Amino acid sequence: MLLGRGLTVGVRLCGVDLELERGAGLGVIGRSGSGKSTLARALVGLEPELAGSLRMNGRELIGAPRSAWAELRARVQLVWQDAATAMDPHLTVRHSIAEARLLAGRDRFTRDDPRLAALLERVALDPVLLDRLPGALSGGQRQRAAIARALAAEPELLIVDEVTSALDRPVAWTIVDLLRSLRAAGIGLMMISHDLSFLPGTVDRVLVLADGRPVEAGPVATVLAEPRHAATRALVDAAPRL
Ligand SMILES: Nc1ncnc2c1ncn2[C@@H]1O[C@H](COP(=O)(O)OP(=O)(O)OP(=O)(O)O)[C@@H](O)[C@H]1O
Repeated sequence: MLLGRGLTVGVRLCGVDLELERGAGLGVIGRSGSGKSTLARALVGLEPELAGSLRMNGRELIGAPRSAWAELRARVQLVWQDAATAMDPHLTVRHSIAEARLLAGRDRFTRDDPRLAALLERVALDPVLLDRLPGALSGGQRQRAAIARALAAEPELLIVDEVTSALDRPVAWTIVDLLRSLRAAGIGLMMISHDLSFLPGTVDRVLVLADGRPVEAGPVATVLAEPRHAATRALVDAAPRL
């Protein structure tokens, strides 16, 4: 049904347009309160007032019929900052995955569906964890489960909001490696991260926000090596050097 069609999602927030093309990898950085999560939420339709305009493949969704929104929900998935609250604490991982498929209008996985096994393998999540509640998982497992839930919708763009911030660095790197493998498989990625070291090799471009507005954008290596805006310089200066 959707095969062969490209994906462009765009949002206008505070009069500034952001366009993400299919397969793109964009890092979003900015100090706390700069509007990163709001931008992510706007792109999945959760901030219609602030967004001003939300387009998919050039079509305006704000004010559009439900069917257009259903398509956005299937194609763009957001993984929240805190996996503990991102997943319903009362639903097992299996149920969360089933719910995500239902909401995205995808068919059900059967109990022994090979696609479910493939999904778990993709995120390196042990199948024994399928029937556990999120609260019974470690932080890293919970993030993998949250990513599996998002991938169950078969999105073309995954937006991840600080998915590594609650994890210690070795575990965080395993999640970054997972995100890199998803990108290599053609899934677009928008990655919000306060840890700048995760961005090179994971995304191509970076957008810097300050006070809810984009202030700088460019190739990740250039922006991090030669920051032009004071807000970017402050972030780069504050990053630990290895
Ligand atoms: N473009 C905007 N216009 C108006 N208000 C905005 C805009 N962007 C963000 N805000 C508001 O600013 C506040 C902080 O934004 P947000 O949580 O998105 O920041 P953040 O960069 O994700 O912060 P943190 O890193 O702490 O999670 C929110 O109350 C949000 O509604």
